[in-house]
Amino acid sequence: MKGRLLFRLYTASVLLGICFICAFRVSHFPTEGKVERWGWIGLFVAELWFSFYGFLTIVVRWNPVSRRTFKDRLSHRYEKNLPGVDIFICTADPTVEPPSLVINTALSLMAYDYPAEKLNIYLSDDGGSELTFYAMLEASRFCKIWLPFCRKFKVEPRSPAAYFGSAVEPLDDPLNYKEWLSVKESFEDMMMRIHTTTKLGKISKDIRKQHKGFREWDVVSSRRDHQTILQILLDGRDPGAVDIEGEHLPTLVYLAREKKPQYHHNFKAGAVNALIRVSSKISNSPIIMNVDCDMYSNNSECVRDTMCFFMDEEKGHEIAYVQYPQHFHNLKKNDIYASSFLVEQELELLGVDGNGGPCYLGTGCFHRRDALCGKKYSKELKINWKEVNDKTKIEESAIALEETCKVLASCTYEQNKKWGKEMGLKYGFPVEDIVTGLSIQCNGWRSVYTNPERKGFAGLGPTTLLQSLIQQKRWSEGHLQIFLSKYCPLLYGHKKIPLKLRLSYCPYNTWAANSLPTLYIVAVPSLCLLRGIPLFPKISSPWVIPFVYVAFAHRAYSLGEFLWLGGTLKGWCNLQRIWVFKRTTSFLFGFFDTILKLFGFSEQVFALTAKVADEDVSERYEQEVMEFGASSPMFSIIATLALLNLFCLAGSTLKKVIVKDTNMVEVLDQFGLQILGCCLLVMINLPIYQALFFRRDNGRLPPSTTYQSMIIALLACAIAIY
Ligand SMILES: O=c1ccn([C@@H]2O[C@H](COP(=O)(O)OP(=O)(O)O[C@H]3O[C@H](CO)[C@@H](O)[C@H](O)[C@H]3O)[C@@H](O)[C@H]2O)c(=O)[nH]1
Ligand SMILES: [Mn+2]
Repeated sequence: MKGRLLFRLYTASVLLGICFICAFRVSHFPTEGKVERWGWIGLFVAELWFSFYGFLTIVVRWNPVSRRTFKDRLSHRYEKNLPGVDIFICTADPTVEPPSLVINTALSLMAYDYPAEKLNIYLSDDGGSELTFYAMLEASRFCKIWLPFCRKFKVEPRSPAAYFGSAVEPLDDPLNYKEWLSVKESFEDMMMRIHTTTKLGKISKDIRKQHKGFREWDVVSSRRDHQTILQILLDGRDPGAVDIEGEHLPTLVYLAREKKPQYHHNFKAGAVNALIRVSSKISNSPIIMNVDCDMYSNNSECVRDTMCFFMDEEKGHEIAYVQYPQHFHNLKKNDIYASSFLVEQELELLGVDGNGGPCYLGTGCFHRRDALCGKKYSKELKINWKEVNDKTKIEESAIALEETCKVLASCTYEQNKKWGKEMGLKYGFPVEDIVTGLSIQCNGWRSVYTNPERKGFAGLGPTTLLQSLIQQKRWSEGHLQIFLSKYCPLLYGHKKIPLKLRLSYCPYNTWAANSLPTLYIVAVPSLCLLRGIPLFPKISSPWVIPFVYVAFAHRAYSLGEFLWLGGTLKGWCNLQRIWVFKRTTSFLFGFFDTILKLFGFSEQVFALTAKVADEDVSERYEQEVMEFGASSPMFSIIATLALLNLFCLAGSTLKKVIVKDTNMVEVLDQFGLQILGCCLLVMINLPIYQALFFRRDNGRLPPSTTYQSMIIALLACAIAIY
């Protein structure tokens, strides 16, 4: 409560400061010089944009809510009537997303603390790889010892790789220890077999004989051209599908939807939609959960937690989806690439929830099947949980289902149907999740964000600079596309969702638009410093106060917030650096690609985020050394801007020293803020100078980038001077 009051006071004071800044900009407009005038106008526009953007981020922070569940009450009332859950895992490439990673995710989900006969796990393999299929076959066997083991030892997290990677051996009880060790050994044996086949790149004859499914690959010509492959590896209805203790097993299904070069497959959205249809025939659970293949379940009670929302007697029937944060387990404490999205996950999404419901983040989300399939909210859709399990009984045998469902995952099935438009995940946007969530909300449904103490899911965030920038480009581009399409939250949500929720989408939707003002702010004031054009009030003038106050208060608030949410000081500094980098590269490219796409010049692609890295790359990440390694247009921009600021700072100092009759005090008075800004930028860019000139390892910036950026930066400085 106190925090909220303080926040509102801070907001009001900054607003006042901004008013003064505007007054200064208008009243001190330069009367002479074309360059001076345009420099001034540009800066004013950038400042106005950032003020507006700041307003949006305040809307997002205005009213955060956090939620708590009471699982014991749920079990007490509804244990017998818990609904089935269909869990979707998406994978797309066996090299970027190794099969061993995928099955650890699958195993963690199969081991949820939830009646196993009500869990159905589906894997969509857009890589159409028999290596992944083989790994799934191994998982379908290993789960028979893994699930009882999880129950007995109360394992957490239930991804075997994550668990054995950090667990302490239960040495106190010799009998238990023996059992523990034997499960660990079988797990390691299995991983070994999977690694060997993956490395080999093909399946041996012996393994081939183990399952009829491998025969499907006899006719597969490539991953872009093959028939539907659907295999039910475990059928939960089958009385024989039990673990070593005789307990039920969940259903486990492998699907590689049909691919033909002449049909667009719509990336992950297409994959999920195929799964929605196929699962409707096999298990048809009223609740659907989906995760990316790297996001294992980190909290075995998540499904129960979620049901507390869906089965709530008062409000449950209004809820379309329950979103968990995207937590990454591979990031270091200081998070040099700011991949963790700490503030977004721990604060902003709580605020969006308070404003009407969080966005759908594409992974770690539970959906009501009806809502995901495009149904509009109505009281009639209220589920009677006491009946739901009898209604969803399916009689067909597994073999028959495998045949009859194939057509649902074919390339032509969606022709002349509403899939991708009004049903399922939406097509055509690189952030299919956001636009889908928005349209569900606009159909009258509510959504909730829940962030239990023990994180629900844990995945892999990017651990190189380029990976992170490319991911950000896809996101910023996707968001801007939504903003410029008919789904623009401001218009599309009119009269459907509250204004504050529509506004809450905007800071993300307009990420890409930040690129131009940021580019201006990091380049122009420094160049003007070199040329001798003042853009800010004198240090001795009272007008300097609002500038200093707004800049200082804004950053101090941001730092305070970051530390309060559990970040480190170094982590915050890294965030500031990445903030500049991504706005001047990812967002810039995202911006222009969106414009090009608007005019039909550019095609949609989906660059997968790498989930494995070379050893020396990982080592540098551990040591918090920034990774470049290759040349990229993004790196060229970063290096050029870094050098530009260095040259401007050096050049203007030199100018003052050479021209003897300048009064140092007067110069500092006139240009104080510009010099300060330039110094800050140079400090932010220290790792860049290091990578350009001092490093010798493979992760440094290549010499070609060094030369290129030097020439451009020098040229810009020369133009500024003359
Ligand atoms: O043709 C495709 C491409 C991707 N995927 C899957 O999509 C998921 C996300 O891909 P990833 O490379 O990990 O991208 P991220 O940037 O980490 O993904 C984030 O951003 C995406 C939207 O851009 C969301 O869909 C994701 O849920 C969200 O985690 C992965 O499981 C992929 O296997 C497919 O199934 N088919
Ligand atoms: Mn990912």
